[in-house]
Amino acid sequence: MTQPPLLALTMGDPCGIGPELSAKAFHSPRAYNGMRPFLVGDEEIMKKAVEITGVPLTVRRIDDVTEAVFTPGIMDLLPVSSLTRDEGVPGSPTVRTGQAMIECITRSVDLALEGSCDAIVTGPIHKVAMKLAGSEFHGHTELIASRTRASEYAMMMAGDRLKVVLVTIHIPLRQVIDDLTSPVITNLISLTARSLKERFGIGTPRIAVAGLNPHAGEEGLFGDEESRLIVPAVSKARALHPECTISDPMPPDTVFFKATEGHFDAVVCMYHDQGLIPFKMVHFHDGVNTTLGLPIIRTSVDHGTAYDIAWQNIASEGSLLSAMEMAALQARNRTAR
Ligand SMILES: NC(=O)C1=CN([C@@H]2O[C@H](COP(=O)(O)OP(=O)(O)OC[C@H]3O[C@@H](n4cnc5c(N)ncnc54)[C@H](O)[C@@H]3O)[C@@H](O)[C@H]2O)C=CC1
Ligand SMILES: NCC(=O)COP(=O)(O)O
Repeated sequence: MTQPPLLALTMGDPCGIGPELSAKAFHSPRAYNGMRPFLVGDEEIMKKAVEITGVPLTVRRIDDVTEAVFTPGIMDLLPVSSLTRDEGVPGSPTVRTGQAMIECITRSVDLALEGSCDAIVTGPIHKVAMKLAGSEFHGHTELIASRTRASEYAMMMAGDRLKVVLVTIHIPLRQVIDDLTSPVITNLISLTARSLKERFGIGTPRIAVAGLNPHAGEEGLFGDEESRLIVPAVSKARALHPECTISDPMPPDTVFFKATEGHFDAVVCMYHDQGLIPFKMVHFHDGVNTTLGLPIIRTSVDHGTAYDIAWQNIASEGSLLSAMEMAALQARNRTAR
């Protein structure tokens, strides 16, 4: 790769903090340090976001990525919708704002698939707004996996100190145990191993696998999912990846602490909040959500739309900047292979 990676950022839900975070991120000196970002979004919404943040930024409309100038002080914007500046009311999504945010995602995915950008970085969207706009998908992960025809994919939340990968994602807690099977866990560990090598440049990954039950079942006293499902899954994953260190199911109350101390490169978690609670305790302001297993590179903020503080210019752009930097890193690692 001779040029810095080309990143398509999506503005996110116009009723949330995405537009103002994009404006602040484009203004940051980090934005053009080793990457070339442009925004896929709505022109009027982004002009309003620049106004309310007060950043000295010109929104420059482009009709094709080749027209982007990637210059500090300028936000190259590929428009995909025609909202008015009165739309995007904090916390009040409409069919039109929902459709606009979905169009940003599908357009940027298509650009990545056709090779017009190296990675996409998605701004936060609200799942109720997705539904309101008629989408069959809960969030980015499922929508992007479908559009890229990825058969095996996973949500990783990544930071310098802790990376967690989720076996199950957005399902009711009572469904988790039904969905956990040995093959599903093996595949997830295997995808984690491959991704740590290919996307993060870790040659010999050390993967911790969290148990499901208190104390990882305590030899069957508190549940048998560890011995019945997770131990056999770990054995198969070890056979597939002899280059990796893969732990037995570990007590969930201590595995994250050990990972933050540097003993593991990633923790495989059985359900959403098992991984996201410790992750956000450590990385709320600089954590990144990235989807493993896609044919394209996709990162995102680790937080949501924050409707409660949207359009007030108080939200932190730290996670978005980290997501941009991690997208660029993954793009460089992929090219280096
Ligand atoms: N990457 C994405 O698109 C993500 C989307 N979501 C979705 O976002 C919607 C809202 O989710 P919530 O559970 O309310 O979580 P949230 O992250 O939007 O908000 C939780 C709390 O954190 C605060 N917060 C969030 N981001 C912040 C920032 N950058 N700076 C300062 N404070 C911040 C909010 O003000 C709120 O008090 C849901 O539909 C959820 O599924 C959630 C996580 C990631
Ligand atoms: N908990 C993370 C989250 O909800 C983000 O989902 P997605 O939009 O990245 O699929």
